Amino acid sequence: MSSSESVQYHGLLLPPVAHTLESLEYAQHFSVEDTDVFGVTYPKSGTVWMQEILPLVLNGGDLTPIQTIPNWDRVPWLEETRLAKVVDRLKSPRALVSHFPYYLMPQSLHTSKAKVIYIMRNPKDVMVSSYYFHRMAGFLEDPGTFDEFMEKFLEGKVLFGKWTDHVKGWRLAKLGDRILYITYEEMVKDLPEALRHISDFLGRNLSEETIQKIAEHCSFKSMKANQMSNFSLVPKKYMDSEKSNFFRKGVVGDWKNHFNTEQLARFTSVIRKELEGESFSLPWSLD
Ligand SMILES: Nc1ncnc2c1ncn2[C@@H]1O[C@H](COP(=O)(O)OS(=O)(=O)O)[C@@H](OP(=O)(O)O)[C@H]1O
Repeated sequence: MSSSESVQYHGLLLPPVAHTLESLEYAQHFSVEDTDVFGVTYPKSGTVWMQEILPLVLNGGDLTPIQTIPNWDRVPWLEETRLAKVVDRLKSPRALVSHFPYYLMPQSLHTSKAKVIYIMRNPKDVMVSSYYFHRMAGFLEDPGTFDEFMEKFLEGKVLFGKWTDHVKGWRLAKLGDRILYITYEEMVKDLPEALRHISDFLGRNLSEETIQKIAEHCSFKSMKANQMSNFSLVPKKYMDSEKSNFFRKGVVGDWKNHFNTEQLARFTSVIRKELEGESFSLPWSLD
């Protein structure tokens, strides 16, 4: 397999590194504990941000593990090879992240009391972020032109499939009050408020001082400078920050700098059509 050839699993394209048939089977049979918390996203929607936030909310703002353990070991991806290596070191309550669609989540999630936070981001900003990620990640194929990448994105010929399928699956998930829906945009607008929301959902009663401390540590600026979160420990051949930084802009609406009128019209009409008749509405206008 060449380094940019994606792995295929249940019809989905997955990254060619850190994902193997073994790790994917391991994920599907993972034994979920009642106290587990999953941060789930379609890629480029705020996953690494949630990796930073979850342990701090769960442990009452103790920065110690955050300063010594890289994010991928601290809050591992459910579907990645790393999980099997670090699982015994994870302390309860465990925090994990995943890009899995709902239908691939382990069966034990459904019988447990574990909680899920699903983070959504405006798909236009998701696509822009993903476009730059494909340019900097040596293990991914070149995205081509913005137009070409947009077609692939809309057809779902990208990692983890169609954005609309991912969102539909998770928005219609039958997890009752065990799932919290939050948006990247809410987090950018008022991180302390989003943290209060997350902390209430997880049954934590954090002081205002702790909320402010977590917000400061999880700001774009702090995370971009933090070696345990900013992927600077990853060899350049995998992630080349000279081509584009993983912590690229961290803003809402960068799509306006990338989409022309025709692209916007096409993108909006495809996404709108695919979500037609669904029982949920999107938190942002697609226009
Ligand atoms: N703290 C904070 N504040 C604001 N924005 C943040 C933060 N942390 C990560 N990000 C931005 O999230 C984008 C990366 O998304 P993911 O972490 O989901 O990427 S991945 O799927 O795990 O590769 C990527 O977005 P873009 O800047 O638009 O490319 C990151 O910059």
